[in-house]
Amino acid sequence: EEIIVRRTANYHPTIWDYDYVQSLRSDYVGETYTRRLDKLKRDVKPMLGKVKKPLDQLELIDVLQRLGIYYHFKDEIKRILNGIYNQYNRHEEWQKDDLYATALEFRLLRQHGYDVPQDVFSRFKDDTGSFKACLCEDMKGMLCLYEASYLCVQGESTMEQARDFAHRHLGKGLEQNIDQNLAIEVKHALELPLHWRMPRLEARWFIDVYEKRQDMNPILLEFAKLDFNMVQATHQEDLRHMSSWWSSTRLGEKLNFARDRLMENFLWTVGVIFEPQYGYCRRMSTKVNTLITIIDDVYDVYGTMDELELFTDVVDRWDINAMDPLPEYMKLCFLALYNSTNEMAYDALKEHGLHIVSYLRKAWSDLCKSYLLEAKWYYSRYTPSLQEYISNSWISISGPVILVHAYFLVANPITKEALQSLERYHNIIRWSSMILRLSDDLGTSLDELKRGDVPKSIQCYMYETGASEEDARKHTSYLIGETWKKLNEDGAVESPFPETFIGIAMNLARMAQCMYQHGDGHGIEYGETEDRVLSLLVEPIP
Ligand SMILES: CC1(C)[C@@H]2CC[C@@]1(C)[C@@H](OP(=O)([O-])OP(=O)([O-])[O-])C2
Ligand SMILES: [Mg+2]
Ligand SMILES: [Mg+2]
Ligand SMILES: [Mg+2]
Repeated sequence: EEIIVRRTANYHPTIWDYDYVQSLRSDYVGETYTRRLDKLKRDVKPMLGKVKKPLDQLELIDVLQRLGIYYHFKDEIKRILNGIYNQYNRHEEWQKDDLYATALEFRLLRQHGYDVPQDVFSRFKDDTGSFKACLCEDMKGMLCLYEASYLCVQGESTMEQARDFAHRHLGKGLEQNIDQNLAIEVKHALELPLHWRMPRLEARWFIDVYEKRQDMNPILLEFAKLDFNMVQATHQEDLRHMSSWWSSTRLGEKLNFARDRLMENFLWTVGVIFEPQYGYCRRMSTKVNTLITIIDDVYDVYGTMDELELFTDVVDRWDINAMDPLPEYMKLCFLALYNSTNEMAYDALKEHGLHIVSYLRKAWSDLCKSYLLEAKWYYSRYTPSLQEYISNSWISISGPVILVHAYFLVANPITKEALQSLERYHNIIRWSSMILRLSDDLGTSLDELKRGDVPKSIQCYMYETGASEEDARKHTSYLIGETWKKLNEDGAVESPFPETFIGIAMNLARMAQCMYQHGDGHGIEYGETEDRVLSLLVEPIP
């Protein structure tokens, strides 16, 4: 009888027990609050019509976005930005020599898909082509230039110059005694630029910052706090539902070698799409993330090569009659995957008359094949080149599975050209998945290598170039920045996907950088992730 030695990952049991999750309740439900919110919304809406000066319009839009309440006013915001863009080529007096105004306009227009040129910043350079040194007196403008520089696409040297120039002077500015509130915002930006931040966490943080601003508008502040707390109540309801589902599968108990991370798998979905009306998407995406998490551990930690070959084949055939040869734990995995996926496909058929099983099963089959290749590399002690590793691992990080499902969970109507772009994994999916992969490797590869796993991007780069681990990590971070330029580019051009889906793809990349900002925020639940769960999902804003 062959002795099977299985690795263990020593994942700690979840710190969020079932009864605690089920006990989560919010006061911010019911008519009283809905009526109050509608009243405040009616007070805020005319503000958008009243501001006439472009800079005031841009500042109001920026505040609404950072407070997390822009989604109530999407049409008004689009109309205003359209108007500003149409004036764009007439060099208006209002932003001529004002770095802050020019950078704010550039960032907001680029963010909303308008192709404004980088050479709008040329007027801030001296005759040697460097940014004028006197600009560093204007810390507010410098901060705005820094944030704007992250909306760049490939080959924009002025934007790279702007980012480095602003980064240098913002760092120096922190050593001087600049305004305290501005210093807080500068530190926040230098830690992670706004364009890369997870929207919900940014809203929670900015509401506190906004409250301290001299020009704070009390109506906007009350609206933002109430909306945050009511959205939190919706998220708690989604979470309670998925916690019951997860408990009913008993997979956490039966596959105890795998990560039991329902809370984090739900947190990912809040990062990807927080608006209250997308509860079904969050709930189904939580199922998808949870199934990915345990199947990833089947391939990374527990399965033998023979078992993994079998499982990959059964998923590819998508046939419950092929299950018999699977070991017990894989039968559980496959049938849970099969039933959950077919149930989502049934919902799509019932609600939209769409037959999507083939798209979902292809995504899962591609994922398992990419897992199997990594297992082969691990068992044969093979270290691929960085390029060879990435060509497989942008799929094995599960980005395409997450995004293909998300498309069907939000897109309405679903179009033929979008289906074709899904099937061949459109660049939007590839770049978002690559940022997810590179961020995940930065956060998880140390522990993965300790317990035994395929060499990750850092190790592949070290092996290929002889670089130190520190340089390899810097290179990985550099690649994240370069991939964001591609994502900015493909996210802004005409694509077969609806805006909501583009936002989801970008937010998946942002959520990855958030989850791994301080290490393995998915595997290790205490510390930053615990604080984030409490501030987003448990504690209402007072
Ligand atoms: C949701 C996920 C991004 C996906 C499942 C759990 C993750 C956090 C990650 O887990 P990890 O083990 O780090 O993935 P990999 O490195 O084994 O591909 C892969
Ligand atoms: Mg893994
Ligand atoms: Mg893996
Ligand atoms: Mg990993």
